Amino acid sequence: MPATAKICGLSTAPTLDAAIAGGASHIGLNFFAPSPRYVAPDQARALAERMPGHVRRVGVFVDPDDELLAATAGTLDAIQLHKTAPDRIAAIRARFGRETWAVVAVKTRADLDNAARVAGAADLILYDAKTPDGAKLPGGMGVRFDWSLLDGFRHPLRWALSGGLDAGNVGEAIRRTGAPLIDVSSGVETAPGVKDVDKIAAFLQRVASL
Ligand SMILES: O=C(O)c1ccccc1NCC(=O)[C@H](O)[C@H](O)COP(=O)(O)O
Repeated sequence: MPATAKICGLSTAPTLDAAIAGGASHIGLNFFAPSPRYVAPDQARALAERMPGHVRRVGVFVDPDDELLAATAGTLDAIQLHKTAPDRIAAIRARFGRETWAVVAVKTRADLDNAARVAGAADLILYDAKTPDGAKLPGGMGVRFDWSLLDGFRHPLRWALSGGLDAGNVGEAIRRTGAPLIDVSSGVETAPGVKDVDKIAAFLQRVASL
C-alpha cells in the first residue's frame, strides 16, 4: 500500500490548493497560538470550505481546553494532540467524537513506551521528533529523530511518521520505517510558517513516486 501524506500547518488558500492538487490525503490546521502557522477558527472554517470531502482536515492542538475544541471541532475530521495526557486524550475523543491522534515525541527508545500509554485513548499515533529543551514549539521545527528506533517496534495503533521530513529524505523515511502516512510542515516552507507551493508539489510527487 503506498504511503499517503499530510501537509501540516497550512494557512493560505493557494498553499491549501497546492496540497489538494498534489494529492495530500490530510491537511493540518494549527490552533496553537504561539505557532507561526496558527489559524484562527474563522480562518480555518473558510479554508475548510475550499476542500473536497476526501481530504481529511486535522486540527493541531497543544493540550487544548474544551472551549477551543468546541470552537473548531465542527471544521475538523480529526484532532491531533501534542503534550496531552492519555486520560485527557480519551476524554476529548469521547466528548468531540472525532478521530483522535496522539503525538508521541521521540528522541530515545524509551520515548516509545508512551505509545502503549496512549493506545487505549487515541485512534492513531503520530511519532514526531522531540524538539529541544526550552523550544517554543513541540513540533514544526524540522527536527528529525533516529528512524532506526522504530525497527521491529510493534505499533499498538494505526500510526504516522513526522519530524524533519522533506522531498529529499521522505523516500528513505518510508523505506526505512514502512510508515503508511507521513506528515510534513517546515520541509515544505521557505521560512517558518511560509508554505511554498512548489515545495508542496515536489514533496507530494516524491511520495507518489514511491
Ligand atoms: O508546526 C507547528 O508550529 C506546531 C506547533 C505546535 C504543535 C505542533 C506543531 N506542528 C505539528 C506537526 O504536525 C508538524 O507537522 C510536525 O511536528 C513536523 O514538523 P516538521 O518537522 O517541521 O516537518
